[in-house]
Amino acid sequence: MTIGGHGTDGVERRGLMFVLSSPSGAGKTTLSRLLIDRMPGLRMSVSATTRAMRPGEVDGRDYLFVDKLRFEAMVKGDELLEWATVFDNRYGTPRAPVEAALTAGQDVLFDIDWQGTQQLREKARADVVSVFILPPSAADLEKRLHSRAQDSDEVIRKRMSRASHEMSHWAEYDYIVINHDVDDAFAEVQSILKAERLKRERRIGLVGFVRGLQGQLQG
Ligand SMILES: Nc1ncnc2c1ncn2[C@@H]1O[C@H](COP(=O)(O)OP(=O)(O)OP(=O)(O)O)[C@@H](O)[C@H]1O
Ligand SMILES: Nc1nc2c(ncn2[C@@H]2O[C@H](COP(=O)(O)O)[C@@H](O)[C@H]2O)c(=O)[nH]1
Repeated sequence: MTIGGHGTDGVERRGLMFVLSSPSGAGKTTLSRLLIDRMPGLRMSVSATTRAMRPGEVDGRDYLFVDKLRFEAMVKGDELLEWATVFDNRYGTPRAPVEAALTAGQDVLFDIDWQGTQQLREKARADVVSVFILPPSAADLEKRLHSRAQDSDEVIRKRMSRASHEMSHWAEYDYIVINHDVDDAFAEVQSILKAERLKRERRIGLVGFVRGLQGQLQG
């Protein structure tokens, strides 16, 4: 599924699935937007959800907003790569755009919870790179949920009460980033992606490249 494009050095490389998870409000969306803006060759996976649209969200850009019937049909039709119920709503990753991006040689960025990450890992362990984002403190997390000003106090309470459970999955992730400062956290996440892109096992063109170099040395 993930055979694809070329790195900046022209060597063919397997595409990777770059996953960010965290308790709600720790900063996944913020970091994802920066990654998409600043890292060429990275495409955002736009999830389907049954939750209501927040002010400022755009259908098709932030999520595909669907009703429960449509979501069920997507599950039954095997249209989702993974899906889960989070905060009483359904969320899932449409399969086709992810496969198309990977086949075209792009990496794909996912903002999904621990349940979805487990499902992706079961399907394609070698191609999944997962990062868990932690807030610096519980007080900061709550402040961020309020400062986003998009959820009711009741929704924020629910998200805070689920934060500890979500965080209990931190040790399943490949990398942990503590989001004190957005620029620092972004630099760390960016470094992880850059290093993972250079991993030998993903760079399937290296054998041919090295053979070519050896040929030049012998010839
Ligand atoms: N390092 C930071 N310092 C201060 N505020 C931050 C930081 N990172 C993110 N924020 C702010 O915190 C709020 C929540 O961030 P964001 O929406 O990115 O979280 P999230 O993890 O995607 O949440 P959810 O899981 O609910 O979608 C936003 O208002 C964002 O601007
Ligand atoms: N397993 C999945 N989880 C997803 C997906 N899309 C988003 N999410 C997670 O849901 C919560 C809540 O998101 P919000 O936008 O309502 O704040 C958050 O943890 C997301 O990471 C998905 O496709 N699959």
